[in-house]
Amino acid sequence: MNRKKIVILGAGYGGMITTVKLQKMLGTNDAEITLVNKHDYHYQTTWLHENAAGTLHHDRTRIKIADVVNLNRVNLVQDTVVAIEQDEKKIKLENGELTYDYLVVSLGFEAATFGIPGLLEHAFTIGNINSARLIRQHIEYNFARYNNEKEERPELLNIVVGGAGFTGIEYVGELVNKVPELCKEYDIPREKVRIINVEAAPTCLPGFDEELIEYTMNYLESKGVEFKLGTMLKQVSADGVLVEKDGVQEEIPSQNVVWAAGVRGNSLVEEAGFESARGRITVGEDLRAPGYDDVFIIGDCALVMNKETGRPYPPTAQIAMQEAEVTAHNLKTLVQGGDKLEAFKPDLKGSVASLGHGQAIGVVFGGKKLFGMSAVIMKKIIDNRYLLKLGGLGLLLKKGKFNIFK
Ligand SMILES: Cc1cc2nc3c(=O)[nH]c(=O)nc-3n(C[C@H](O)[C@H](O)[C@H](O)COP(=O)(O)OP(=O)(O)OC[C@H]3O[C@@H](n4cnc5c(N)ncnc54)[C@H](O)[C@@H]3O)c2cc1C
Repeated sequence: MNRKKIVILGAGYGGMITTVKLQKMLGTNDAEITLVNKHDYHYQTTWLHENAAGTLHHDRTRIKIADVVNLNRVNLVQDTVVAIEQDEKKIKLENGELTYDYLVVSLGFEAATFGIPGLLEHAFTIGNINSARLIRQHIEYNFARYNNEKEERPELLNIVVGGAGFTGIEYVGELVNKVPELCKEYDIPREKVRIINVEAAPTCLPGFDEELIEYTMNYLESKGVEFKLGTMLKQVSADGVLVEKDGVQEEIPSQNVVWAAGVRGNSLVEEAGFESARGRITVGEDLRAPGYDDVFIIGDCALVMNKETGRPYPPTAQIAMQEAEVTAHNLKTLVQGGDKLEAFKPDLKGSVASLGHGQAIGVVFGGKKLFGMSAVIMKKIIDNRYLLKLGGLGLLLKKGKFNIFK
């Protein structure tokens, strides 16, 4: 019996959906399925801004892989991928090596720092469970320090968020709920704390609907957020940031700098020698890497062009999951000896950004705008729908979001 070896790298949205689909679609005799991930849990990246603010405990965000993947059917290898050697069909891990017949690369994203001096060393990024926990604890520690210092030290209380795109705005939305709690906890007057959102584009949520942008800014400003739009982050140091608008520079003291302004594909993809732009590979219609019929690239490591706009689709969980479904289908075809592969066609259902407790905005169903509570409800539906898809009713009841005011 010649069972094909399918190896899936990364248990994010793309890797998890590929795995749970394949375990249902393929018989034991069809293929040996291996899932490799750094941890024994999957986390919902789309909730990490809440963990980073401290408005949601990280245990709500992580899901034990064994709770949704059938380990009698799938080999789970908890290890870190260090290299993909596609010419030898080999994966180098920190603690071993794997070979494959078919590979799925779903290793997600890394922060793009655009060469800004000091950013890598002094700013935090919301990238995984542990980096989110670090941000939460770091900010709380600085609040705890504040009243124990002899001198006034505003850098302990100023929070600078770089980027007012989706992630930056969602994080700032959580901070406006968390900061008053921290102030109460550590005897700090709320007016001493600044939440400053720096964005190079002339608006927040660049590319989004204007009415929704206005709603977002009005709401967040009413909660004390200072927007610095059309402003470039030039430098980050241990004690603050240097920003520039219209040629005028300003220093903002801060030991709480969170960079949420750019992502790129996992650098392992570049190092493997695939042709990529910022770690993202322009994949074929069937989601295979050009020139490699045995390698599928999905999620934030893949780049799919939108033929209508001539621009790539933005990397989202929504797209990663849809790509995973097509990949599972195509792998089934290949291991069963077929060659007619399905083409990936994104079915964009819209996007909804949360703005903290009881607030959100979004566009769904081909253009319907949502504000406030209707957007909050839609966001919960999207989050809960994913849990249902991944692990059925049991997972939904365990991890779902049902309180529309939190
Ligand atoms: C705060 C935030 C909010 C977001 N909100 C939304 C939203 O509302 N809607 C939306 O559609 N998208 C949203 N996104 C984008 C979305 O989260 C990503 O597009 C999505 O996570 C990509 O899925 P993926 O499967 O490619 O990778 P990921 O979900 O990032 O998973 C990658 C996996 O690979 C593992 N891994 C990485 N490197 C290694 C290694 N070397 N060895 C072993 N394992 C490794 C990681 O541990 C992880 O489990 C948001 C992103 C952020 C950061």
